[in-house]
Amino acid sequence: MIEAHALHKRYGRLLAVDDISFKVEPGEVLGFLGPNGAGKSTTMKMIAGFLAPSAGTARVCGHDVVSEPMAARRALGYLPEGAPAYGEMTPSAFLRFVADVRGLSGEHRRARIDAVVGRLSLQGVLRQPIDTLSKGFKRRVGLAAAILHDPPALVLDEPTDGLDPNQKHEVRTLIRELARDRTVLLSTHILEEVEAVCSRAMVVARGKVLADSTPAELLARSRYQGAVSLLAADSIAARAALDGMPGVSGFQQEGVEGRLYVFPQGRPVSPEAVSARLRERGVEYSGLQPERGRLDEVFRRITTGEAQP
Ligand SMILES: Nc1ncnc2c1ncn2[C@@H]1O[C@H](COP(=O)(O)OP(=O)(O)OP(=O)(O)O)[C@@H](O)[C@H]1O
Repeated sequence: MIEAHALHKRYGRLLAVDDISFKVEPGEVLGFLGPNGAGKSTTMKMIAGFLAPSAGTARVCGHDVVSEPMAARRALGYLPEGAPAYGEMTPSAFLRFVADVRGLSGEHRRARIDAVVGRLSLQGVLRQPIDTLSKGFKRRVGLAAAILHDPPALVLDEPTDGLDPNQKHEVRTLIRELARDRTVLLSTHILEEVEAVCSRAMVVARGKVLADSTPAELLARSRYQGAVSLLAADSIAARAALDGMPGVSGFQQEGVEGRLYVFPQGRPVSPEAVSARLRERGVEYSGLQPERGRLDEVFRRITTGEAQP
């Protein structure tokens, strides 16, 4: 379990983390979501014991990160932002070094190194200097180092940042696997990542928690959820046909193809009802589809303080 209670961090006059509290249970993946400078990395560094809180407490598996730092660090695997490693070392040497730092020895040390090399598919690059590896492999080496001592809790700072779509997919699959029997806190800017791997999302901005809910609950706050969109050659005619239809609150045309969004009033707009109405009025259309909501819009609204619907 990872717990933060009233965490604060001050850098001079800047309050970078302002009263953040949360609890992440085993099996949960909590996604820390927020714009640049929100205080995500600072919070993670305090949990990982790299920075002392200005006020408040953090615990990893029950161990206070300030008063029981060794026990807290033993229970935690930490992937810092950018997954820094010693670039001139090979993954093989780096993992042996981390194993020594973690106090692993003998057969257990060998078994753990073999286990993470296998799990992160590092066999092909073990003897290549880390500096010469692709970003994806560098990140895998960082993850291998983070899980080498088989910790029950993981803190991953932007684990997929800078990776190509295939590498992102691989790392997310791995995080989901790791999360089955662990507690995971990760930070990300990538909204699709929240849906792909997180069971819970916490939106932070200017050091404060602005939302804490499931990705589905966040999506439900989107004004696009329950809307219907379509392409009409004559969008003015389409709007005129749908104007005044029960359950429709408004329209918006977007994108290069000029897709028309029909927004709901209360219950979701029925695609069948829209389709029937357009046919009845002789308006041609294509690509009619229900909308599931947009996390980017919800994120923007929450973090910029725009009013909720
Ligand atoms: N060592 C430091 N000294 C002074 N200010 C700092 C220091 N580290 C971070 N900050 C400031 O604290 C604020 C929070 O930074 P932090 O790195 O925690 O944000 P973040 O949410 O992780 O951002 P990003 O998504 O860009 O990584 C920012 O305004 C940053 O400039």
